[in-house]
Amino acid sequence: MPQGQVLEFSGVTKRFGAVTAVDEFTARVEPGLVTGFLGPNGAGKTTTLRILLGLVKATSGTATIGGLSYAHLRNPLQTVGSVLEASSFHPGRSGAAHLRVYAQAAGLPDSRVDETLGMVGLADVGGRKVGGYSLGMRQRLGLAYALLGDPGVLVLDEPANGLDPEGIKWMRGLLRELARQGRTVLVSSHLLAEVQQTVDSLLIISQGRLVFQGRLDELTDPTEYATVVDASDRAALSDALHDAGVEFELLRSGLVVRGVDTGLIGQAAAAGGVALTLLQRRGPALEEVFLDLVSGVRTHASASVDGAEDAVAGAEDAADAEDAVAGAEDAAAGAEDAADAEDAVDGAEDAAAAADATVAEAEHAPLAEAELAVQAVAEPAEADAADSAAGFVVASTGIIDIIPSGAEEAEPAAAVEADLEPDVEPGVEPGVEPSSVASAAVETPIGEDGSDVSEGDEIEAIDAALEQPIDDAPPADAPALGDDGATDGPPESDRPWENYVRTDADLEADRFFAAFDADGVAITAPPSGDAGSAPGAVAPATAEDAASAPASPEAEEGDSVETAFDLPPDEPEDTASDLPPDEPGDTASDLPPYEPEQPDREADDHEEGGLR
Ligand SMILES: Nc1ncnc2c1ncn2[C@@H]1O[C@H](COP(=O)(O)OP(=O)(O)OP(=O)(O)O)[C@@H](O)[C@H]1O
Repeated sequence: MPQGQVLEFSGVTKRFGAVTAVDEFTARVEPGLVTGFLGPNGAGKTTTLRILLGLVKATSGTATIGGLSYAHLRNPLQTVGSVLEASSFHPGRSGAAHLRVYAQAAGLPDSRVDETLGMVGLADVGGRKVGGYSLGMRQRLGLAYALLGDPGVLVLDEPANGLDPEGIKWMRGLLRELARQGRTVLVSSHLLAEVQQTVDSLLIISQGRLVFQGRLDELTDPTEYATVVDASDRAALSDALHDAGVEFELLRSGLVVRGVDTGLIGQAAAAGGVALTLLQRRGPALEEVFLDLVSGVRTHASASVDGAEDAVAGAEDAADAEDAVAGAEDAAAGAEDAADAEDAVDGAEDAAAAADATVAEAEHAPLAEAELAVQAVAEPAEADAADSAAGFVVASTGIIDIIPSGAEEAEPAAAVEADLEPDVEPGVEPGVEPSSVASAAVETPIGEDGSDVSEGDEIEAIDAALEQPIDDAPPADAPALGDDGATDGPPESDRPWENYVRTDADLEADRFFAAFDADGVAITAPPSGDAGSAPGAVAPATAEDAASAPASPEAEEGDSVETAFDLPPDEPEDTASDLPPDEPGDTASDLPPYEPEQPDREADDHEEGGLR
């Protein structure tokens, strides 16, 4: 069984120009637990996770997995599995082809593709193009990718997005089971209610800063609770509480006790032989506390430096306690285990039911897919990482990180990043939006039976697009740029994507996929100058080559040459109205029963058009 690893964030700060996305973030995540990573939209969760996964370079601070930065992991895909964005898959390739690419890149056997597809309930739709998947199905595919290398660490960014209630229940069971096996499970969400039933411990982030870390039950102060207790014989209950030295107020709803553990009140009543009609703990709802914390109305000691150290110690204790659960320390812990086991059983049953359902579906449903717009984004000429001795590391769902092999690349990039004004990077054509950087929308007609008219044509078209000259002219609707390349207007607009700093991971994802055909078979050598230069590099000649490849210390933290792009306004190239009418295969009944939602075509097109 793969071992979980401790994840450690130490003073992590990330600035994107004027925006501080992560601010001195220090926290520790223990194996054997499900840790929720909570914060409102824009709090910095994804950026923090991307830093952990080597996809974004921290401005300062460190993030490690088992004491190593991602760039130093020997076998990244077998150490940490991640799902960052369900939308990062190439719409024109099948789910299985995606996984095959990653399996090849990591030197994993092809059999893992079918195994993981089966684990997430996509066994019978693995051959379908991802463009025809619902959001929930893509979420499952992301999870299959994360599990591909059977890693000890799972980092999942909002994995419940797009899942229906049954899918969420299934996901909870899976996460609990993975933690029970001793793996480290870090799962982000912006909703406390979504993770409340799953997590053992919590990290809460707001405006880039840690505002809480600890167990769920530590979120509220016990003194804030009141217990309402009542019995048909109130006089006897009053006597019992008096005898136990418990003070109370008599209200119409019952006897109200403050600052005393609810269990002790029950014990006092039992000791006095009183049969209770009510024993209820009342206090601020967890969601209320969460909202107070993220809005700054409330602070928690665990977020101060000293408090953070205590919380780390607490998290370690929690992990130890988990290990010792078999020894049944107390009844409550035992009961929790039982509940977890039940969850896991539920999850397994769900998965089995789902597998049956997908078999049935495959038997009766014709394969139907809407027209796909396949975008091939060529690399900006001056940011051509292939010219440098660079390796590619499969880092997350559909995202390939580039790790330059030498300090020559790393140093200038870091220096430039530090010196530049907001969001201006070398090699960037100001105002050139990403899809206009030699991009081409290639329409892939789908045959009546749902098959591609020509997948070869599609690949050729992608290649042709890659050879097109870079269009220097900014699109008419691109936001105006100042001399420094920064957008005019306030940096903190309500359209944050306009200030999006495109990381080289974004660019390399497109380049990487262009090297494989629709079945995930390499059609050209992956665009790596030195495939063996980094651990986990794509297609090392042998597993030994990969294992012996030294990590480049200079390559640590991604060395990203982030590229400032101003994305175009919301104008997806394809809207739902541009698509042909849905064919029968796109109906909800075509999806597995645990995925009943209709695929959100318009949203998909937005995502695939590069909007975030
Ligand atoms: N590449 C980038 N370029 C510019 N700003 C960015 C970039 N990535 C993130 N940001 C900004 O950093 C802040 C934190 O964003 P992040 O995506 O990490 O938050 P989040 O907590 O994951 O939000 P959500 O729950 O909405 O996904 C936001 O203000 C966002 O606009």
